[in-house]
Amino acid sequence: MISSIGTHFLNNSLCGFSGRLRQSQWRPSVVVSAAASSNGRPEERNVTVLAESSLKEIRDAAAAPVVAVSGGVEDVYGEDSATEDQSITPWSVSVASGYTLLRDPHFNKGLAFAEKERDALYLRGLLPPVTVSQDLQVKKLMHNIRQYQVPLQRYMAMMDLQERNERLFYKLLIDNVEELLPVVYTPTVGEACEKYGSILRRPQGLFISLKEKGKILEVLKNWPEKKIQVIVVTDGERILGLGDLGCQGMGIPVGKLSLYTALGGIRPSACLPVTIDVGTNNENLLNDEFYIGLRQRRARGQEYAELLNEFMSAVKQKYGEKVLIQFEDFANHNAFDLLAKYGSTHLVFNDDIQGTASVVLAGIMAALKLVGGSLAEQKFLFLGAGEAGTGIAELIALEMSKQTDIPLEETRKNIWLVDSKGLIVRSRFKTLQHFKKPWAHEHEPVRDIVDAVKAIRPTVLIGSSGVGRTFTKDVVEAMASFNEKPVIFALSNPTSQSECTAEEAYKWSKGRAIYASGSPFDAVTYNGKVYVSGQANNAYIFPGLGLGLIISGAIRVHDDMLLAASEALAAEVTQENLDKGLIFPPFTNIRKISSHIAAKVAAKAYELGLATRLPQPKDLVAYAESCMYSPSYRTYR
Ligand SMILES: NC(=O)C1=CN([C@@H]2O[C@H](COP(=O)(O)OP(=O)(O)OC[C@H]3O[C@@H](n4cnc5c(N)ncnc54)[C@H](OP(=O)(O)O)[C@@H]3O)[C@@H](O)[C@H]2O)C=CC1
Ligand SMILES: CC(=O)C(=O)O
Ligand SMILES: [Mg+2]
Repeated sequence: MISSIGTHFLNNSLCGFSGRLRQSQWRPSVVVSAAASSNGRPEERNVTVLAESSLKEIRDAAAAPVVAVSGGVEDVYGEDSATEDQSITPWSVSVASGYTLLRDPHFNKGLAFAEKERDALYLRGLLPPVTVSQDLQVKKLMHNIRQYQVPLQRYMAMMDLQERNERLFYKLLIDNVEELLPVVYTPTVGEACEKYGSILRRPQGLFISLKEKGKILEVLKNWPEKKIQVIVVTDGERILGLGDLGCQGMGIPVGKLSLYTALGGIRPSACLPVTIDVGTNNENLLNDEFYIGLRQRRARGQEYAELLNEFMSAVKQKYGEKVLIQFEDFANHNAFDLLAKYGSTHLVFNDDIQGTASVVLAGIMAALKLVGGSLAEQKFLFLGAGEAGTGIAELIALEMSKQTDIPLEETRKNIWLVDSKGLIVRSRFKTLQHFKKPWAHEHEPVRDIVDAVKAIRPTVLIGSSGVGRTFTKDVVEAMASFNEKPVIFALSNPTSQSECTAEEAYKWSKGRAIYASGSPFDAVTYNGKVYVSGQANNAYIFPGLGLGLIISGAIRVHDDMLLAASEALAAEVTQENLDKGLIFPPFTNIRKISSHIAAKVAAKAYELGLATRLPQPKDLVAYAESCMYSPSYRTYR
C-alpha cells in the first residue's frame, strides 16, 4: 500500500531505474513513499522524481553497460554505480507520516486529522485526543490573532501559520480577507520588511545575490518545487513608499504570492518568491548588524544587467516559456528598462506600472458613474510621475484613444503630471527621464501641487508620489472648489505615505470627495453620514490577471489584457457599492472577481493569438473557477 501523501509524486516517477549515472547528472526532486510491509509498519522505499530535462540523460545512461564497483544490486541512488573516489549523495528517505507529517506545512492538519488518519498515519499519541474541523481551527485562530494589538505580531502569527499549516493559512486568509489583507499585505508588510532581519524565523522564498552569479540555474534547482507558474521578483530598491530596503524586500514577493493563491487561486506550490540582492544604498541597513543582505552598495550598470539577464535566462530554461514573472518594487530607473527588455522574450508583467494602471482605470470607470461624463471629458493631474503615475497615465490615454478614435498623442494632453521638481512641462523636456517625456505639455512652469491643481483644474487627482500628507487641506479644498464631486486617489503605500487620509478627503471636501487609497482606511463618519472608501490597490488585478494568463497558456502580456482586466473589475462594482461612495467592490468577493478578470484576460489572449492552451474552453469563467486552488483539507488514506 502506498501512502496517499506520496501518490501524487508517483505519477511521474521513474521507479526501479537502474543504470550508471554520474551523481552530478541527476537530482531527485522528491524522495517520498511509505509502503506497508507484512507487519503493517511503513517500510521505507525510495521513489525518485526526476526533472523532465534529466530523463533523457537518465535513459541514455541506463542504456549504457553497468559497472557496479561495490557489488550488490544496482540501485536508484546511483551509489552502487559510483566509483570509490566519486562522492555520493546521502539520500534521506522521508515518510510523510507521524511526527514528520505534523511538521510538513503542505500536509499538516493539526488537530483536524481524523481518527482513521491518526491510525493510518502513525499519529496516535502525537496529538491530543480531540478532533476538530477546519472551520473551528479558523475560528480559534481568528480569536487568537485578534488578541494581538500590534499589527506586526499579527503578521508574525500569520507567517508562523503559513510555515506550520499551509491550507489553514489560506483558509483563514480567504475566509477573513478584509480583516487579514492589511496584515499580510499593505500596510503591515511594509513594517515587516523594515524589520525583516529581526523578525525572520525561517527564510521564505529564494534569495539570489551577486554571490550566486554564474550559478543561478543551480540555485533555482535548490527550490523544492519544480512546476512553477508565477514568480514575483524584487530587487528591493523601492519597497512600497519606504525606499531601498535591500534584501529585506523579500516580504513583498512573499506577500504578493500569498495573494496570488488566496485571491487568485494559484496553487501555493506553483508560486516562487525571489529577491535579487545586488546590495543596498540604505545606510541604516548597511550599518545594521542584523541586516540579512549583502553588505555593499548597489551594483549598477553592466554588473546589474548581467545578473538580471542570467536570472531571466535561467528561469526560462528551468520553468519554460509560460512562467509568469512579475517585477515588483524595482526602482523606476530599472523597472521600465526591464519591462521593455524582457517584454518581447518572456511572459513578464510589472505590477507597479501595469497592475496599478489597470486597477486605477477600473476605479475611474466606476467613479464616472457617480460623476457623470465620459473618460475623455475628464482632466487628470498626478502627484508623482514614476512607475505608478506614468503607467496609469498611459493606460488612461490608451483607453480614451480607443473610446474616441482620437490619436494617443492627443488624448495624453488631458493628463498632467507633477514630479519632485514641479509640473512636467515642455521647457523641461531635455532633462526628463524617458518615461516622463510624453507628458511634457506646453505650460508655464508650476512648482507646487496646490498651484498645479489651480492651474490645471483637474476632475481627477491621483497621488503616486510615495510621500505622505502631500494632499493638504489647500489641495483638497481647491479640488472641491471647482468639482461637485472631486475624485481623489491617494495611492501611496503604506498608510504613512498616503497623500491624504480618508477622513481628510471627506472633511476637507465637505463630504463630496470620491476617494480611494492604496492602503485601507476605516469608514469615516462626517456630519452624521458614514463614508466607506475603496482600496485602489493592484491586489485587485494581479491575481486574476495571472490566473487568466495561466489558464490560457499565454506567452506574452498585452496592454489590451490590462484594459480587459479593468473592464472586468469595474463591472463588479454594484449600484449598492456606488451608493456608499465605493468605486471598488469589497474584497470579500475577490475570488469571484478574480475569476471574471481571469476569464476576460484569457479571452483577450485567445483573441490576440497569444494563448497556447487549445482549444479555448467554452465557458472561461467556469473554467477559471474550476482551476482555482481550494484550501480545504484533503482526506488522507
Ligand atoms: N496603490 C497601489 O496599488 C500602488 C501604489 N504604489 C505606491 O505609489 C508610490 C510611488 O510608486 P512608484 O511610482 O513606483 O515610485 P517612483 O519612485 O517610480 O515614482 C515616484 C514619483 O514621485 C515623485 N515625487 C517624489 N517626491 C515627491 C514630492 N515631494 N512631490 C512631488 N513628487 C514627488 C518622484 O519625482 P522625481 O521623478 O522627480 O524623483 C517620482 O516621479 C509608492 O508609495 C507606492 O507604494 C505603487 C504601485 C501600486
Ligand atoms: C501596492 C504596490 O504594489 C506598491 O505599493 O508598490
Ligand atoms: Mg509594488
